[in-house]
Amino acid sequence: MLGKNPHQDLHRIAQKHGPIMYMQFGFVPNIIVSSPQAAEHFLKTYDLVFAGRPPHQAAKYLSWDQRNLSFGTYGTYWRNMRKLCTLELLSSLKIGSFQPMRREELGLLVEWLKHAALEHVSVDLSAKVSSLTVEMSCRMVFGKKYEDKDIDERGFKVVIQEGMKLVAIPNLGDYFPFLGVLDLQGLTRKMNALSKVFDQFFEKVIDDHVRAGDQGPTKDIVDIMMSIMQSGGTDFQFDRRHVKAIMLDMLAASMDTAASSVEWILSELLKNPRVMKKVQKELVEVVGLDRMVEESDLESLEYLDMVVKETFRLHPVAPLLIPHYSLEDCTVDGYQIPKDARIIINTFAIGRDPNAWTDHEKFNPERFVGSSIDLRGQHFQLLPFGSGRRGCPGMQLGLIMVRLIVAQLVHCFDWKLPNNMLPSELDMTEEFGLVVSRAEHLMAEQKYGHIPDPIESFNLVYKKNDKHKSWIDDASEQMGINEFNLVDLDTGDDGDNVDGNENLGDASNVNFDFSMTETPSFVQCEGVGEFMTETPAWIRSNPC
Ligand code: HEM
Repeated sequence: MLGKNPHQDLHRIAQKHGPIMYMQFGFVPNIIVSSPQAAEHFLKTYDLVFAGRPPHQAAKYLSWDQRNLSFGTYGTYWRNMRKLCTLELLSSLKIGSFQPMRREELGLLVEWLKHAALEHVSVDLSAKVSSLTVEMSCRMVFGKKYEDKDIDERGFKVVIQEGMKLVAIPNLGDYFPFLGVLDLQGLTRKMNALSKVFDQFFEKVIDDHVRAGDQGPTKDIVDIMMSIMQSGGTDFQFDRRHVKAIMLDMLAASMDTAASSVEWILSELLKNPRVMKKVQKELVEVVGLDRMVEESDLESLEYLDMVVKETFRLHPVAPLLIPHYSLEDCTVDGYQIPKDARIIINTFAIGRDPNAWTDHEKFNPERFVGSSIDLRGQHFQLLPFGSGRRGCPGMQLGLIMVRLIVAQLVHCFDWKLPNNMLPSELDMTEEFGLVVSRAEHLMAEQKYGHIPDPIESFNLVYKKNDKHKSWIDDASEQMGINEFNLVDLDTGDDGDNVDGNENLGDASNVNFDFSMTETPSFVQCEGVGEFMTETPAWIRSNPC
């Protein structure tokens, strides 16, 4: 019943069986929640009842026996840890203190991309963005960059992603506890091996911090946790195991979620050049062209904000959140929910609920114009960070990282798909894990420093037959032209061009010099220096 992408399968099943479904997997009752109204019941009205996390094998092996925040069972320990993380590690002040580091790391990527642009090679954007978020997260958590080989020969990204997959894969041992010891899927063996990798590396990081002592005013997350541990000032036990569990929480939660979010936003921008141009136009207006984007600009980038929301609506990177767990029996909307049930909130389905969203399959950031819908957990039709007691405590940091990276990459470079690929050909297949990323890496070609003026409206004087209409529609979409007015002059060959081209630049309602062959193998809009081929497989922008 559930294949490689359970969030999509559950969405399909919910369309038939409704927004609150009961599914028994082995001995474990599962409640699948698939509409905004139902999500509000579980995450707001009865938030306290459903604030638990289910016990599961992965939590045991990969979170030092649920000592972290993400998988911690609801209770005094979790509440204290959550307070500590929110106040000490993820406060606005703390996040602000890492701002110069984020700027520096982003600057390094921009420099690298500038050089790559000169060589006209395609860039593996997925890999570059992922490395960037690894660097940012490592410096924030550990205070310095470690090399990939310091954790394992496979490197940070692969190791963290393996952990995310092991946590998300349905484990028979969780549903049939007596099968757990047999480890029929080999998951316990893998989790055991992985937990040793993490443990050894984090021990090394703690030792490095102990050796280095107090290094000055900017404290990384390990520094803060070490001083809490050494002060003995907590009401609860806090030793090296807790420090390691939180370290993994912070690292995994920040690098993979942010990288996948950026990957999906850039994918949608490449699929929708009109939107890309509008984002660039906003950046030119707010930031100008002679400096980098600063974090202080982000609040003024309203259209970018809409693009981020729209991408999260269609591609929530944690589509099933982290499973919640019922702490007691409860009746929700007439359904009896038993104690100890897993609660799966399907935000992928919620973002596609036709009762909540018109044209729900369409990527349309403009749907947020004049709308109060936000993504911070108050509006249950858009829940990329969850909501309530278990909602993401790193949301502010996550949003800064995501918006800053996207804004900077789109501000400095003009991007297009490689090898004349059409936007409609871009593969958007998902790869499931606790964090859903692209199955195929996102490849793109970039040009530095050219941000073409977006064209709001364009009068095309056109004299050929209707067959070309859809081709022109496609082309205008690719060029980011909002409105293409077709004016059929049918003037015949006026002999402007000996090679059969009609030069219509002198027609009164033409905005740009324009010529078209008799059978339009290409259209050249000289005014904007852009070219379209008959199958508009590529757009080549000349520097303005
Ligand atoms: C774009 C970036 C991010 C996204 C989309 C995201 C999304 C989420 C989601 C959906 C949850 C589960 C909520 C639930 O189960 O109800 C979550 C939990 C969590 N996130 Fe984030 N997150 C992001 C960034 C971060 C960052 C930067 C950090 C910290 C450095 C962080 C730390 C956590 C933690 C610790 C939890 C578990 C909270 C708990 O169980 O009490 N996240 N996040």
